[in-house]
Amino acid sequence: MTVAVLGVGVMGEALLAGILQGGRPVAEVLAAEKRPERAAELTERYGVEVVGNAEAVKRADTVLFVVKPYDMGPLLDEVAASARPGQLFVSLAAGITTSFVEARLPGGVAVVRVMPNTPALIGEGMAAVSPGSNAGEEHLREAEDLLRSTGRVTRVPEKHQDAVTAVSGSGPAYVFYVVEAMIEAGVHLGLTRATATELVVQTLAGSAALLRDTGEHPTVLRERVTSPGGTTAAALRRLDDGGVRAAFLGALEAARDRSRALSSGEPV
Ligand SMILES: NC(=O)C1=CN([C@@H]2O[C@H](COP(=O)(O)OP(=O)(O)OC[C@H]3O[C@@H](n4cnc5c(N)ncnc54)[C@H](OP(=O)(O)O)[C@@H]3O)[C@@H](O)[C@H]2O)C=CC1
Ligand SMILES: O=C(O)[C@@H]1CCC=N1
Repeated sequence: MTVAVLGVGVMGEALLAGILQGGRPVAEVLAAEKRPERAAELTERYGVEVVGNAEAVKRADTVLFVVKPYDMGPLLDEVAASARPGQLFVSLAAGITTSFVEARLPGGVAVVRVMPNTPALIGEGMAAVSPGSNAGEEHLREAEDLLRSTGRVTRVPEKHQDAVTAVSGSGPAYVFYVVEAMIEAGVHLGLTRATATELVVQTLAGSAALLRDTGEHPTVLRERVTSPGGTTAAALRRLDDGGVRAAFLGALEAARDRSRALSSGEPV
């Protein structure tokens, strides 16, 4: 079973590394990249064979598409003649629907859509998979097995993929944004940047572990921090005054809408 990764940027490299660390022999993995210097770097780093897109598709049983949404149309047009019935094509491109992919391929190619996120780089990713019209249980399992080497995987109906993109696909960026804001606030209060960074990063890591390991609802965990008339209540009141909760709702709606718009495959 040969797997090919087409487009080895941020997400493609996370997947490639995860697949290899998950124990798949490097002889059963191919990569395709546009720039020769990037191809050489990947071979040196992972020992993986880097070939052209069409050759990768000819030789692979499963093909992972990890290029930008607007590169999907041209790439599918480039490789369609090399595709054959029985193959599995997995798209990780935000907004690109399984019907967009299926319409550009010969019949009999199974398509699965995935929304991953960047913690996949350290095996802590969250990915959601959805089947296209020709994809069966075996295709979903194959996609899930590949993604599981980079973290957790869940199944969602494809109509929810734009919401998934808004929540977990883009989600790490919102968390880093909050981290940046808290560090800046700590510096404003007189802490050194190094101390503020250490305090915030460990507070984030500890809180995330508490959420996951206890399985407690975030409201319960927040209430445990919030003493009556205390410091946390004073801070949370200011966040509510600032409309932070409503801003998150608006932000995720904007991400969902952008994901929907990307399905046209048009550049920005
Ligand atoms: N980054 C993220 O957090 C997430 C990204 N995604 C999705 O993953 C996909 C990739 O994103 P990301 O990894 O961030 O983007 P990158 O730009 O880092 O990676 C895309 C890679 O594809 C290469 N590429 C472009 N066109 C071709 C082609 N025709 N043939 C072969 N390789 C090609 C690019 O090469 P070059 O640089 O030379 O152009 C680049 O290395 C996107 O569709 C995105 O929506 C999904 C969830 C999260
Ligand atoms: O910002 C983006 O479009 C991609 C998809 C999800 C995360 N990054």
